[in-house]
Amino acid sequence: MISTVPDSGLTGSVDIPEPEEPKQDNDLRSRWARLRQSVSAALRGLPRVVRLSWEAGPWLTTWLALATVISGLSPAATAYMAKLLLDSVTHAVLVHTQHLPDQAVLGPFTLDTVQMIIAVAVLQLLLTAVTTVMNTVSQVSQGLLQDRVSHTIQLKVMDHASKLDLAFFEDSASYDLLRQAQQEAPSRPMSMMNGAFGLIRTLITFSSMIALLLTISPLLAAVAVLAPIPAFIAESRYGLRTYRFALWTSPIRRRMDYLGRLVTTDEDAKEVKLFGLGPYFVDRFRQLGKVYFARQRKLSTERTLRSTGWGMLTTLTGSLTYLYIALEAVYGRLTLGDLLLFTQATSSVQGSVSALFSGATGMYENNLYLDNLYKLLATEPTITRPERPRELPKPVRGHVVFEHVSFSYQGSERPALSDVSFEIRPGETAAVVGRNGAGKSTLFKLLCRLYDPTGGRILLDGVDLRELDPDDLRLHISAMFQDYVTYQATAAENIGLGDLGRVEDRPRVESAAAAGGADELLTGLSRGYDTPLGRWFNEGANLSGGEWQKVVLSRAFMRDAPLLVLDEPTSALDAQAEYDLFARLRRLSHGRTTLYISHRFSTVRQADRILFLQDGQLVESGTHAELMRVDGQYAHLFTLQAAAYLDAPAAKEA
Ligand SMILES: Nc1ncnc2c1ncn2[C@@H]1O[C@H](COP(=O)(O)OP(=O)(O)OP(=O)(O)O)[C@@H](O)[C@H]1O
Repeated sequence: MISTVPDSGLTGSVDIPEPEEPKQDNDLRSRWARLRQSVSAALRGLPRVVRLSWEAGPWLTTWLALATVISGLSPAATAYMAKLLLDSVTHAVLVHTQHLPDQAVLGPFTLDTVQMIIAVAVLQLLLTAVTTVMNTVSQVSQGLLQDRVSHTIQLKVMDHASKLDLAFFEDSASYDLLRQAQQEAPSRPMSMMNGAFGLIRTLITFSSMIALLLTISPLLAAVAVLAPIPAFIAESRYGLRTYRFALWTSPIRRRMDYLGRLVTTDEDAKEVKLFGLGPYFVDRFRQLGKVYFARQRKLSTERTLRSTGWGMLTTLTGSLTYLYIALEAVYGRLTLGDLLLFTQATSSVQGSVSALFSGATGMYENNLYLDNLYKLLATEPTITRPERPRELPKPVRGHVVFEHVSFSYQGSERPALSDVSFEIRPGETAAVVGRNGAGKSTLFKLLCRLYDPTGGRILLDGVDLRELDPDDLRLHISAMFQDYVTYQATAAENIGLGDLGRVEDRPRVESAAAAGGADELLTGLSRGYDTPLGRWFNEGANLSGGEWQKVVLSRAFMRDAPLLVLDEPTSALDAQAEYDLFARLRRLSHGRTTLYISHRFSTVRQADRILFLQDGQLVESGTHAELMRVDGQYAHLFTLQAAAYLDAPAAKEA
């Protein structure tokens, strides 16, 4: 759907034009065709909900199905029992006033009239008892199943999402798909279960009632089906409009949610306070809310007025047919019981028609959700294990070769890397430098095989990365990304997660912390390595940006990987901590190939090899001394930074 909210909703008009009603014929036949369409779409959705429900709990589903069938049949059975009772009473009155033979027939049995009344009353009692029990069974199993279905869906989504490529998460359309599946998973199953089983129940009630009426009088059956037509017209018009309204307002609601988040979460609170944005955001929220509620009010008023009008018409039709039936009874063509049965049947059929509509509309909506869910589950990762993966020669030495590697992000015209070739020999330390957006992080992501190159190939110890099992490859790489994760967990866990198998190996965690420079910091915390970091689950410690970076660096040292990849590992560290880290890195990088990105030339110059990227191309490569001699881009940037410290003329020029 095209968003009608201009821009972000943070500025500009909040008054969104009403969505255009799609042109459609409103004669009865077109309505009927539309009804058939939405009912068949809803029916198509039923098996999927039932399948999910079966997966979540086969026994509960069986009980629910049984209860649904029985409670679907119960209105017809109850009406029939009421008719039987009334007819038996009328018959008994007749027998006693006119002294006729005291006999009545109930199925294969011949009883006297009082026995007959008692038998019917007992049957009625049994029926009510069964219906009550089944209603309870239905409610309980539905309640239990909802949570399980929700859990099953969440599990499916999480399991699948954990296997998808990074590209999937970075694509906004697919990300929306995932977010929707995730967000709606807790609430949607409830309406799916209610909708699906309610629809089945209504269908059973509707058909059993019609069948019952047919046995008495086909004419009555026809009248009962025709009487709710006005209600049908009103519902068919507004059911879908309500759905469209929900769709149309979703961009407004999303923006309202966003505004709500901006003023209620700790992440954004600092800036919002400093720039005094709170009242402004609250006001935008209020304005968007006003538009939303005005539209909603208009729709519901219109709907209520119209459906009351059509409802009156339905009542009138009902009263006229009732009068006709009453007269038929007076002339003895129908019994009093038939009259009662008809009254109950018409109101039940009418109720069923309305329920069918709302059920079909609800299912239509649920179907859209399910479509998205299944679309998400059908998304296949592209970076997968080859059929016959090659093994890396043991021991893995960390020899990295890029051969004419090019890469473009999906939907982006400009390549992020083009024709990049270089070699890093085992044990070497390489620094990747370049201006913002030059392609440095992209190069790292390709090396970790989070993406595949669009051209050329990347070799590790002579093997093309695409021939390896990605999981096996990643076991040999330890990395720290620019946007690293700060887990809501203890300090030890935050480090240990770098090597899941050894997360509880405390000596190992401590030596990784020493390598990352976090040991002193962590032993100083109130509960040492067991101090929770972050405040989601426990009262934990709040670390500064640089302190977090040390913890995350330590995580990268958990793994004894031959390849270490660090994307701006020192961006938040103070000068002393940075110096210490590189001193340690020289020690620690023995026998392991290290690649790091840095904008600080003081650290870059220490690397064995420097790769200078510009607009996705490798323009210079060599040692610091070599590149300074070349006096190219690297030398220019280096001098610029150095001059800034020394207050030399180059800084003034810049
Ligand atoms: N997920 C993405 N989807 C589309 N384009 C991207 C994506 N990530 C990066 N880019 C683009 O690719 C180019 C290279 O980005 P990259 O992150 O590799 O740069 P960088 O050299 O690491 O920059 P910085 O120094 O700012 O971290 C940039 O033009 C960027 O806009």
